[in-house]
Amino acid sequence: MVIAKKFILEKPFNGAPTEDNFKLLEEELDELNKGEILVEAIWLSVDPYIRPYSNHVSPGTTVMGTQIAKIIKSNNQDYKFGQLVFCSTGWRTFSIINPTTLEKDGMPTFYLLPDFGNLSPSLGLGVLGMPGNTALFGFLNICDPKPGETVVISAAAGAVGIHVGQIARNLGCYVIGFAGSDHKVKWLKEVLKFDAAFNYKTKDVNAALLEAAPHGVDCYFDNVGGDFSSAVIYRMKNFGRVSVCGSISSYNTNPKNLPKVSMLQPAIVFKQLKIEGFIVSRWADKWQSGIERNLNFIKEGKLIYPEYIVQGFESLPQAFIGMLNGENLGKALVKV
Ligand SMILES: NC(=O)C1=CN([C@@H]2O[C@H](COP(=O)(O)OP(=O)(O)OC[C@H]3O[C@@H](n4cnc5c(N)ncnc54)[C@H](OP(=O)(O)O)[C@@H]3O)[C@@H](O)[C@H]2O)C=CC1
Ligand SMILES: CCCCCCCCC/C=C/C=O
Repeated sequence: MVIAKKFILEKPFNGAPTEDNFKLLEEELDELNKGEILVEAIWLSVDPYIRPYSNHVSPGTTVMGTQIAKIIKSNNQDYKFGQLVFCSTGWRTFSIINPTTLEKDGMPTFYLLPDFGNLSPSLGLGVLGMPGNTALFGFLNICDPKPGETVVISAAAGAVGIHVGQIARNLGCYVIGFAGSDHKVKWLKEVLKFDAAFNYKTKDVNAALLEAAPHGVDCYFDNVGGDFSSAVIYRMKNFGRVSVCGSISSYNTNPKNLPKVSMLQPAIVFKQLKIEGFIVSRWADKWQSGIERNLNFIKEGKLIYPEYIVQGFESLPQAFIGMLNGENLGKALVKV
């Protein structure tokens, strides 16, 4: 008999998540039916999307999320004991999956983990998974950066931001990052060799850009939204491109009561800007090739991928809350 631990959403989020929003339960799992496999979580991902997407989830539901898990029992000839999988089974230790009946459209929710060689399988939740594909496709396809161009990245010391910054550096762009602590700013400059980096909590964004990009910004990879992003957009050059990846500054706010920000139309019209939002599932058909490209960048020494690891399944709420508060430098993960 297998007993799974799982976190449910005990009560809806109202503002910033707290530990009271979550409840840890145990659940006895059934025997496997034909075609099913039993997997045991090894690594779980805590991602910003969990906060806004959970606005539409009923209390009592297992908290959404992805994990790297090991097949520990299989009633499906295509899947063997010991293989590692990526799956979207939520915050739980053991899960039963029938790979053949899963939805095939949209965001990939289950696959055998590709061979990462001697790299950690945890990378399948970060640089070699959804955040990695977000950075790769979302930056290159929407910002269309050229060597020598000036690129600004917000939440630049997080999973996606670190990756976008390195792609931009490798292309020969002039890279400016914004992050929420002096430690992160120092790291972006000293380790990633960003041309400039600022702590958005202590430095006015307009002043920072006048200093670091006096001639304006060509590409903005926007992870945060809000007035911060309006300020960047007013510093764009003519024909600048903005990839709107996230809006984390608004995730803890009730969607019916979002903050008012400076209107953008004058900048968009007179600077002839392109501003495009995206959800990474739009590149679902290129998922595995994105992973391969990012793996090659790592092998070529062109991409580093720090991880911020919190130990223990029971720490998931704390890790999630910490990530939203900016405790992580790199991909935020929980190791069971
Ligand atoms: N469109 C898509 O398909 C996808 C979008 N995303 C989005 O990309 C963004 C980054 O995600 P990811 O790399 O996984 O997460 P990160 O690893 O960047 O972690 C989130 C970071 O956001 C920063 N942050 C939190 N609150 C604020 C705020 N109010 N203003 C500015 N920064 C804030 C914190 O860093 P700091 O210390 O700098 O404040 C924190 O570390 C998110 O907006 C996410 O929703 C991610 C994946 C797919
Ligand atoms: C339960 C798994 C669902 C996976 C959803 C992933 C959403 C990624 C898009 C993110 C948007 C903003 O962060």
